[in-house]
Amino acid sequence: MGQGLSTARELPSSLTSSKKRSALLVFAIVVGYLIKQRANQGKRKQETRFASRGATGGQDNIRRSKKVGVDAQFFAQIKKLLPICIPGLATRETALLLSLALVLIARTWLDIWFSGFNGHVVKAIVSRDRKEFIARAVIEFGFMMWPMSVVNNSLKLTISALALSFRTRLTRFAHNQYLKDITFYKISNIDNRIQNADQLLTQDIDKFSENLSHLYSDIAKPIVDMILFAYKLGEAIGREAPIYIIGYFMASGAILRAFSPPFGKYTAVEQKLEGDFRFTHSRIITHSEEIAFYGGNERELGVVNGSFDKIVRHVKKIYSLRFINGIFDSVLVKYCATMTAYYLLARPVFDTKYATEFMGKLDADPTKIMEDYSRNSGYLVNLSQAVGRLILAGRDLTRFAGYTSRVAELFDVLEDVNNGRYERTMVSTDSKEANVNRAVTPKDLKGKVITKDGVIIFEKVPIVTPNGDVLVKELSFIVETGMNCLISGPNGCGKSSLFRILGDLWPLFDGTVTKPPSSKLFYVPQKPYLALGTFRDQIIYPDSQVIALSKGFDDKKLVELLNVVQLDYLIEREGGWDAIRDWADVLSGGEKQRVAMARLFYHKPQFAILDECTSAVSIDVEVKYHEWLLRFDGEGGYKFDRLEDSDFVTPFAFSHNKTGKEKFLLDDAEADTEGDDALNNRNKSE
Ligand SMILES: Nc1ncnc2c1ncn2[C@@H]1O[C@H](COP(=O)(O)OP(=O)(O)OP(=O)(O)O)[C@@H](O)[C@H]1O
Repeated sequence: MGQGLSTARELPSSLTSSKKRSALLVFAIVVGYLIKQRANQGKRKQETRFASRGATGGQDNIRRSKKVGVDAQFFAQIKKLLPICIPGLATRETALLLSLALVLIARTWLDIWFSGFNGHVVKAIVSRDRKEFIARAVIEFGFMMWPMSVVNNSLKLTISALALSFRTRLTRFAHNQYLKDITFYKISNIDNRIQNADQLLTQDIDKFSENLSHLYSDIAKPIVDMILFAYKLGEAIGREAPIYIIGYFMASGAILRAFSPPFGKYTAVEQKLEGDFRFTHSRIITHSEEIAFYGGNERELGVVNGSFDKIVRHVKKIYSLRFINGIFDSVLVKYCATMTAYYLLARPVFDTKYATEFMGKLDADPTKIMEDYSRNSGYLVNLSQAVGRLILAGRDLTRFAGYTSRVAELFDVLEDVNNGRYERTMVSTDSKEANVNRAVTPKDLKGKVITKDGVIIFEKVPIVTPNGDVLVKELSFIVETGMNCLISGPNGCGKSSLFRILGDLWPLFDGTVTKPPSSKLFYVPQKPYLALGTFRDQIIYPDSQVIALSKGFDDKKLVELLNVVQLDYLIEREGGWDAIRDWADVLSGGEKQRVAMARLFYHKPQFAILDECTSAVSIDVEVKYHEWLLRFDGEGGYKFDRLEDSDFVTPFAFSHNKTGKEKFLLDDAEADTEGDDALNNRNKSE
């Protein structure tokens, strides 16, 4: 093996020994294989990212026609979001970013070491140098595998920790804004820029954080790698070699991009179809009882199968396109790239013109060629991996721009709504014109609110829906202490809307509303809200147990409230005050309304707004307790009068709770009388 080769030209003849030839072939195959691996890795990575986007991401893409890309708007959005993710220099996030930079440098250093190391091992094998082989493959590698494992796993850990930190910052920030006052209500009912705040708050923030944490390593590391390995490779096989290989990847990438079918769009359609399919199933679960009563299984079978067939047809189309595209992709990116790599690596060996200091100065030793060839293959593989990662990072950046735009929009809308500004499609006053998207700013809200105890006064208040539909032009009435008032009118005339304005849920466009502070008004809806938590939490909602105790409501006192609404049996049935259940499922419709009544008694508000909260109560019973009637005619007119025995439609009520003697309406007349008596007894005992 010690036989020297003086020139490169002599090399082919000197490599006639089959051993040497097969050794070179092995390494050529290794290069080809590694390049193929890179291409596969790239593809897998892309596919997993598509998959991890999940059904909702795709659905969302379809819904929004707005074009999102890496443009000035993207950078402006990033500029807004970054300070939330990294609020300062002395933060955990800065420390993590610095650690990540260090780990990335260590990783590159290890890659360079490994390429050289591989060359040494190859040389030891080809020259049958057992001592050298053991020194390299066992001792050196045995020592270096520890830092390699630590660095590789540190990289994963740091990126995950960074993603979690970003997510924590963004989620906390968004939660604070979203649950400030009644922003959560306004976002879904008043402003119509965001359709799915839940998905934005959970998945999109998560995906944005994950992508942001990867972006740094996905861009910075390949750039560093590209420069370093291009330099090393240039040194080894000629300066133009790395330019050729980078140029090749760029050109083939551009060709593929230009001719590939729009797989991104197809994936989005697929996710939308998957989402629709899932929805057909979740509807069956939600409405299982109704479907079973109607015997609607055959009909539902048609619906679920129809939805599934759409997925199958679409996916079949994608598979055939992928097959054809895959052939071109393999030829261009994998095999032609491998051929280019063979040529560039072997060029200094066969042609002295291209010989370099490290390759081609063939002063004899073929084992040296093996060593150099192996090391250079390592450089080339690293270089092509870096280029591949950069190309993928470019594609990821477009996807990242999508997440950025969604998260930025969420934050913009949260900020706007918190500042009293909202946007939505407005009903056009001109019937010929289409409805338009319009922003409503605090300047448009000319209404005035005066806080005063013991009275509710509406003075020339228009009842206007958030999209500008005027239900009543000017509403004026007074409900004072002791006046029980019933509100009636046809469906959709604005009865609940009046309460929404009274409760500050809807904007006050004009007029003056005088009312007690909102803590002294209590709204009891038809479908009472049942909170997550214990049975006690349902009665004292939204107070906590500590607050309830501070108000003098221990469990004994709460039992008294349950007695009033005849629900005391629930304590035993459900396993005590601390039992945690899915209360919306566990309680019957009537029990839920009684729980809401108990809640009303617990809060003892100045005014109670009962919005069909006793849907089973006969109208006769309600009439007994209300002396005033506010009646809407459904065409913008209304009448506010003492209640005669006149006809009315849906009962709503204001009730006043100053004396504690007014009647709260229960499920049936009997229950009402008993409940009322019990309440009066309670008041007496107080
Ligand atoms: N968030 C909203 N944005 C726009 N319009 C709304 C909104 N909520 C309700 N509306 C509209 O306002 C009108 C009045 O609704 P409201 O709920 O006040 O009716 P209602 O008188 O209580 O009817 P019902 O007796 O059927 O409960 C309806 O036409 C409804 O479609």
